[in-house]
Amino acid sequence: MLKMQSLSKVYRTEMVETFALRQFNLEVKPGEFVAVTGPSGSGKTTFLTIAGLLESFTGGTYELDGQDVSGMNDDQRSRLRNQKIGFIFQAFNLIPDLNVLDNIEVPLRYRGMGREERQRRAREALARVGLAAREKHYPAELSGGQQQRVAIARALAGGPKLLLADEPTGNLDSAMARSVMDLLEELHRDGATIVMVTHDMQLAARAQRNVHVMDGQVVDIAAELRLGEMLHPQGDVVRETV
Ligand SMILES: Nc1ncnc2c1ncn2[C@@H]1O[C@H](COP(=O)(O)OP(=O)(O)OP(=O)(O)O)[C@@H](O)[C@H]1O
Repeated sequence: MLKMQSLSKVYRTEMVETFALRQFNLEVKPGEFVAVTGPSGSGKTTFLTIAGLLESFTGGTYELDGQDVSGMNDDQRSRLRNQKIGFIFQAFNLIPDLNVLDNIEVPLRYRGMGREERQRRAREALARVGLAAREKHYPAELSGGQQQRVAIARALAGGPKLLLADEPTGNLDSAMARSVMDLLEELHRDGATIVMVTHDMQLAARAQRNVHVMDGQVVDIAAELRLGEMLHPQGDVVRETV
């Protein structure tokens, strides 16, 4: 579904060059639920914005659903993004002046879809997240957890191949965070491919696979721990006597 090979992203200013990603390799198969973790500044957001075709990259290759996106211009990337990707943001990003149903329809409008079809799809997605009774409500009339569910419905309405979530529970208290995670797990069980960036290791543990990013690269955290143990062994005395 998503395949990045030796991907790099360099931010250049007059004074400095920052390698936000370097030799970044990641493959996500259809139907996987992957959590991407890593310290602040390690490149998680950069990865997600490139994966979501919101930003270009400097080197390497990226295939989305079998299509090489390297040579695409902005228009081609936008079109592909609208067809294939559903975004879930930490801050929900709902439009306050639009009711729930209209919010969910927004990405469908960009596809030039007729009103009836848009409404049908939006209602279906809303039912999927358990909020069918709220279609006329405005975002401010909903709890944070409900707003995030609406945002998830908006991401689902276009029938995306890939769901990208950026700290989807970061603005929620723990009970609401759990219910949003329950929903993501349910979508995964129903076949959705999900990539979620998070600081929260407990949340990450609920995904099917964890990928750890450090200094712009995917690292094998288990191997790092083993190496750390070799370099700084605990219980030397016991080891020496063995
Ligand atoms: N627009 C930009 N211009 C210059 N440098 C940038 C830009 N965006 C990100 N960077 C740099 O790229 C590196 C990776 O940043 P990124 O935001 O991807 O990290 P992150 O892991 O998402 O961090 P956090 O968890 O704090 O959000 C950082 O060193 C950051 O300073």
